[in-house]
Amino acid sequence: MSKQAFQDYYPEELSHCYGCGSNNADGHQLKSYWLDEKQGETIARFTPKAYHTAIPGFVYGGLIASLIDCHGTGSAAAAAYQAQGRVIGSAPALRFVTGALNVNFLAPTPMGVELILRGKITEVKERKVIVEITLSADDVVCVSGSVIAVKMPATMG
Ligand SMILES: CCCCCCCC/C=C\CCCCCCCC(=O)SCCNC(=O)CCNC(=O)[C@H](O)C(C)(C)COP(=O)(O)OP(=O)(O)OC[C@H]1O[C@@H](n2cnc3c(N)ncnc32)[C@H](O)[C@@H]1OP(=O)(O)O
Repeated sequence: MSKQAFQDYYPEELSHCYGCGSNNADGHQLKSYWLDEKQGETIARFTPKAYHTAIPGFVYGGLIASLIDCHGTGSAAAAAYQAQGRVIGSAPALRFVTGALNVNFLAPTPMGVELILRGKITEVKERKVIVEITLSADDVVCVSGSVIAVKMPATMG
């Protein structure tokens, strides 16, 4: 697993995302990495705080959706660089936003444990990347989801 997160390559002016921006002190600051680059597998970890509660003892689904969102878009950017055989973060930047986000809550997600997000790149096209994601707690898959990440439009950045 590489030490530098995908999000560490985001330029300063685009690092304000609530889910993964390192310049957003009130955000989640999610960090995503290759787990197995050859297999197109990525990983992120996140431990919810007490204020991320839904029902006492269980994690709020909106937080989970946010984590899946940002693990998906970060993984998509990394996959796009990989597909072009380019060094991650090199110019011109490949920037992706969420086109579609699907989240399936399969089992209640418990508070008090580290959540593991595993991504699998399933499609890479010039303007679109699809990432399938699972979120587990204590080795139980509680949530599955997918992100269709699309090249960021010029109007956004
Ligand atoms: C690793 C190192 C990286 C280094 C550098 C990277 C810099 C990082 C920069 C930045 C990071 C920022 C932090 C991450 C962001 C966090 C996630 C968010 O919260 S983002 C906010 C929420 N999302 C929006 O507000 C989007 C709003 N929507 C739009 O702007 C457009 O609708 C957009 C761009 C999503 C689509 O625009 P179109 O329709 O013009 O796209 P067309 O080019 O025609 O489509 C390309 C392909 O995508 C599919 N597509 C487009 N929209 C789709 C959708 N909604 N659902 C399914 N597929 C969709 C199309 O069918 C097409 O697929 P076919 O090539 O035909 O297979």
